[in-house]
Amino acid sequence: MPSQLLKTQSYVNGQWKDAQSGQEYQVVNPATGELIAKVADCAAADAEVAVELAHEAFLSWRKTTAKERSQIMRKWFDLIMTNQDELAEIMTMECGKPLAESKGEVAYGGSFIEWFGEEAKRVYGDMIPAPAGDRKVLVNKQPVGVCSAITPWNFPLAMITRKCAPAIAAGCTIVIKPAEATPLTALALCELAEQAGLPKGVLNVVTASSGKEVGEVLSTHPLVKKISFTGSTPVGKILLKQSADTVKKLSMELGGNAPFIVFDDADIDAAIKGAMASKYRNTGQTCVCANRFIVQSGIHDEFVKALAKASDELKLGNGLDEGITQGPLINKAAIDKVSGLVDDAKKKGADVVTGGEPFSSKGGYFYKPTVLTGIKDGMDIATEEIFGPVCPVFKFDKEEEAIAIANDTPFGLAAYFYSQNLSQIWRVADELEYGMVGINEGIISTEVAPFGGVKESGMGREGSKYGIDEYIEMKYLCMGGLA
Ligand SMILES: NC(=O)C1=CN([C@@H]2O[C@H](COP(=O)(O)OP(=O)(O)OC[C@H]3O[C@@H](n4cnc5c(N)ncnc54)[C@H](OP(=O)(O)O)[C@@H]3O)[C@@H](O)[C@H]2O)C=CC1
Ligand SMILES: O=C(O)CCCC(=O)O
Repeated sequence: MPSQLLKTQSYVNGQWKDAQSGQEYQVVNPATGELIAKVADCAAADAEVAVELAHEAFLSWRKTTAKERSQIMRKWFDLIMTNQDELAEIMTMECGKPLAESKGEVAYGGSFIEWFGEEAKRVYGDMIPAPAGDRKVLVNKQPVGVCSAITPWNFPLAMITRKCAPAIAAGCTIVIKPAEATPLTALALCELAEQAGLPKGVLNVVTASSGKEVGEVLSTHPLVKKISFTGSTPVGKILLKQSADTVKKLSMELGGNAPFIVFDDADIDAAIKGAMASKYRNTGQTCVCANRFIVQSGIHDEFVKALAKASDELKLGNGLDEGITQGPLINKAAIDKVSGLVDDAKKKGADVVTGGEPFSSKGGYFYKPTVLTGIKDGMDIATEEIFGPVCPVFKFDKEEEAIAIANDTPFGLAAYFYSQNLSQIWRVADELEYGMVGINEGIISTEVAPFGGVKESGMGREGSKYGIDEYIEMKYLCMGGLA
């Protein structure tokens, strides 16, 4: 186990702290079931202290110049990239993704710090033509204050930096509760922030074995002005309700149910490449993973055959081992959920083209890459977010049918389609009720583009030139009597 970055206490106000209760909880490797570390198991009182200290830090951090913040963030990004291998190893051990994917996530996560460090210098105000000659009308931009973030285990670094980088760049301070399963990457990030010179109290991480108690403080405390969450829609709805009494600003990046439509005239090799990348990234455990394959009848059989062949070529195992392309699912509950969805589909008439069952491995939570055909309404897998390596395939004849199936969900995060017909491309792109659409492309995530969903997939956008606005308040100044 790498040691320099391995921290097990919470990081609050620049100090490594045990939980006030002295409690710890265990972090295990999902590929082996082995204990990796014991970390501070914080509760409400720890979170309250963190928020208060983040508020104290805010009073001076908000007065720093954009250039000062930017320079620290640049150093932080550089340190992340210098420590890419060590961070990736920690990440793979706690969340299971193959080492190459973890290295990719370190670079992806780091890119938000680089990007928003640069964007800090471009938070321009505005001068508006006044409605009367004796007035000046201006817009000033100010940081919102103390922010909180609650993040998931599937991207233990990038989901944190996508929130804390714009917050810190804007002049806010932040208290983060990482997922129970993946606190170590979050804490390693704090160590590097400290090395980069980030002042105490600007970035705080409170670790806990249960989101509920700490989450309640982070979504109700009056000093917290903004909460940003990535995770399941049910928890997002709890946080929306809890934050209502103090009217916080909100960013919610919730569940998805991404359609992946393949039209008859698609380039099939490109569609398979995109399908594999989208579906099997992090073993199907992303909110933007293709969740439903919707394939036109003329190309259906050829697509299914090629998808099953490519799925069979994946190599399952411990993400630290050479050549592994599919890691484990995060825990036993995830295996049970995926097995339940596949078994329900089988019972209701779906055909298993490949996979269809867990992969037995000592101590690890593995599921075989699976392709199912004959998916119909009434099967749970037709409507639920799978979060696992399963490709359910629907067949359709007409374009309108594909769009109706794709939009028939309360979710609206990412959608994908493959077509070489330009008119069809514009038509379908317009009709899909999603915040992000991949057209002949299966991987759409980048720090330069606005990431986020519509409908019950959430609100707000992360990354891009728009992402920093979520951490800024506009103040309108009306200056009169100037004649
Ligand atoms: N949109 C996305 O990217 C994600 C979607 N999901 C979806 O959610 C399903 C369940 O995954 P799961 O990890 O349980 O997702 P959750 O939404 O439960 O967890 C996400 C984060 O929320 C915290 N949390 C949980 N309950 C509360 C609460 N009552 N108040 C405040 N914070 C809370 C968790 O803490 P803790 O870990 O300590 O419980 C974690 O930090 C997945 O199968 C998938 O479908 C999951 C993760 C990411
Ligand atoms: O699954 C998530 O929680 C976010 C998707 C990761 C990304 O592509 O940015």
